Amino acid sequence: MNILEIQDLTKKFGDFIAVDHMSLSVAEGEIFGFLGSNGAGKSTTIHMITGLLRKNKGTIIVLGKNSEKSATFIKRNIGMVPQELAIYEDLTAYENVHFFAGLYGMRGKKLHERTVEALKFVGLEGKEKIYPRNFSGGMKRRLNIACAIAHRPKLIIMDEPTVGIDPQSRKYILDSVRKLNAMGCTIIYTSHYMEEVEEICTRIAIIDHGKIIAEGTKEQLKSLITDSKLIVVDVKSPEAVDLAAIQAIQGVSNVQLDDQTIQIHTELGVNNLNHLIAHFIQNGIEIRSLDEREPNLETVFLTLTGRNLRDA
Ligand SMILES: Nc1ncnc2c1ncn2[C@@H]1O[C@H](COP(=O)(O)OP(=O)(O)OP(=O)(O)O)[C@@H](O)[C@H]1O
Repeated sequence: MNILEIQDLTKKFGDFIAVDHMSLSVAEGEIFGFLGSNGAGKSTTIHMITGLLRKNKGTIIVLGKNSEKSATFIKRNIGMVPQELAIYEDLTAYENVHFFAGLYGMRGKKLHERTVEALKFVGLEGKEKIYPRNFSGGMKRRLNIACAIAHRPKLIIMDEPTVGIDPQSRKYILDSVRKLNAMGCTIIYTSHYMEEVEEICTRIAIIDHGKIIAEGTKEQLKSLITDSKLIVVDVKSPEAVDLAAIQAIQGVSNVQLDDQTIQIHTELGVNNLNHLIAHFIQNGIEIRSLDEREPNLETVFLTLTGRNLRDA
């Protein structure tokens, strides 16, 4: 069964098209990744799914129900972990989770049990009476997650849950996503960190300028660029690099300079390494290192858009 089906979804802010005729489906049991740079349209899409934003066009079906006809049902069955922390600083950790689970319709003993269970799940047992202002950034994020899962939703949507947190909390959150999934939750996970999307997601949609430009398992996405390889060159004097001249070398399909690192996409089967090296020597550019990279989601994004995921 599909937990989510989106058809032709469009959202405009004035003349600006933030989500552009997007269609996708997420099957039950998936950890589905939305990968895209800042401003790609991930949050806008999510806010339409959860009913926070009105769409201009298209259809959204969540758990078999149409978003226009069954808004309340959908809200109750989704757990939303928003990008901005949505916790109350003047409520304790317990009170926060209790409050949100109550909003989802839990009452009495069940509400208490689920609150305790959710706090335990995110590793905050023993911290029930503490106010979040005394928490680290990572603990606040984990509390944010507990607030979204206590009512045991079938679909959990996480919007960049690991931005700006320490590696230990990040690992904790990624492990929690896997555990929730193993317990039967379907997860939609948005991020602009390709490493974590690659690590945990069963399927990924790469979103750019409000459109899905590629979709599939990470293996399928990587197979899109098997006809190219990436050569990464670290140089001492990047100011002397002439990108247009490198681009003109036979087989080079794309070239990017990022600080002291040049990323050169080159067609497979064209042996232009000697030409590239000769170019650097002739222009007096010292090569610090030269490395041929396996395709990853970053290189897929770069190949499809001509831009880096981080600074797109
Ligand atoms: N209320 C709004 N009014 C006008 N423009 C908006 C509004 N909300 C979002 N946008 C614009 O729509 C585009 C998509 O934004 P969105 O927040 O969905 O991107 P995102 O992929 O989630 O990135 P981020 O990780 O930065 O949130 C951006 O260009 C943003 O500036």
